[in-house]
Amino acid sequence: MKDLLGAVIEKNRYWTQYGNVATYIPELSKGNPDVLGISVCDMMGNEYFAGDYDIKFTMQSISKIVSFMCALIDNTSEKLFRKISVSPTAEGFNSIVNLETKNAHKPLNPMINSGAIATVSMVKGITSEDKFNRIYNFMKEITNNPDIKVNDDVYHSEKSTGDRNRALTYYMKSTRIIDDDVEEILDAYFKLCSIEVTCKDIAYMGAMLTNDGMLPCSGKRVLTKEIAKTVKAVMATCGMYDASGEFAINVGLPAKSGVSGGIVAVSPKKMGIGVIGPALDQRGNSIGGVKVLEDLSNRLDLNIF
Ligand SMILES: NC(=O)CC[C@H](N)C(=O)O
Repeated sequence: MKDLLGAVIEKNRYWTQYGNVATYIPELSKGNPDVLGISVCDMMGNEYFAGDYDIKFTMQSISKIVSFMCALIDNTSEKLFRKISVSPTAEGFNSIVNLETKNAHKPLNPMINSGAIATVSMVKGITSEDKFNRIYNFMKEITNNPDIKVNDDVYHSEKSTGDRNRALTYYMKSTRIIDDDVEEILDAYFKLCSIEVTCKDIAYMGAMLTNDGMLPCSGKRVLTKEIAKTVKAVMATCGMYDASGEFAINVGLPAKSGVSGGIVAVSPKKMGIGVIGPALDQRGNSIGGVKVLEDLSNRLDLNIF
């Protein structure tokens, strides 16, 4: 497996030159576009890696699946889906127009910014800080890494430039999708996006989903099978934003990307996969990371469709 991963990284590294690092969060523009790495964790907890697998990056939108898990644990799905839909989007991850025109002002799904901010607001906790801590602690458990921390530079960079997210959140407050104080709930959201991980951490999280909600190695159940199924279904249909359809054809795995270039993918009953490649395509997905997943999926016949 290690040799295979090495070959996949080397074969696809040239793709990184065709993408660009995100710049709308100024701190992310410091990312190295040449980086490409992968880590795989199987259901027994065995790990394999290649390339720049030990580079740290911020979770960004990958945190959205963790917030979604917590919101599903803390609420009945009926209650949650009264506020947030699970419809795929044809717009970008920070689209404003969908909120006003679609689904009675509900965010389209929990994998885009509006839906994720509403998801954080549905997590148990009196204050936004409680909600952040609840999700952060769960994240530590499902990455098997108690040392993951907020990258303060990225957090401050997001907070000082996140006016589009403010616009989305004020709109959702006006339509009673959220009741929280706007700045406070955004603070929790920005911090969650700024938690630093490696491919290894997200591959472990993917392996937990592969394992239907049980941690690899210990077998401890952290999600019901039903919740794990819901999370994977929403990842498969919405996790790569408006590129989810193409990704389903070319890779065929439930996955979630983030704008710092990470992607977590789940190969049912086989493995969790974490990739990093900060150079992004037009839709905000890692250009090299998607190619690596496509190549791996082809070589190991992982496409679930
Ligand atoms: N696509 C992403 O990763 C977006 C997350 C980013 N923190 C934002 O809110 O814009």
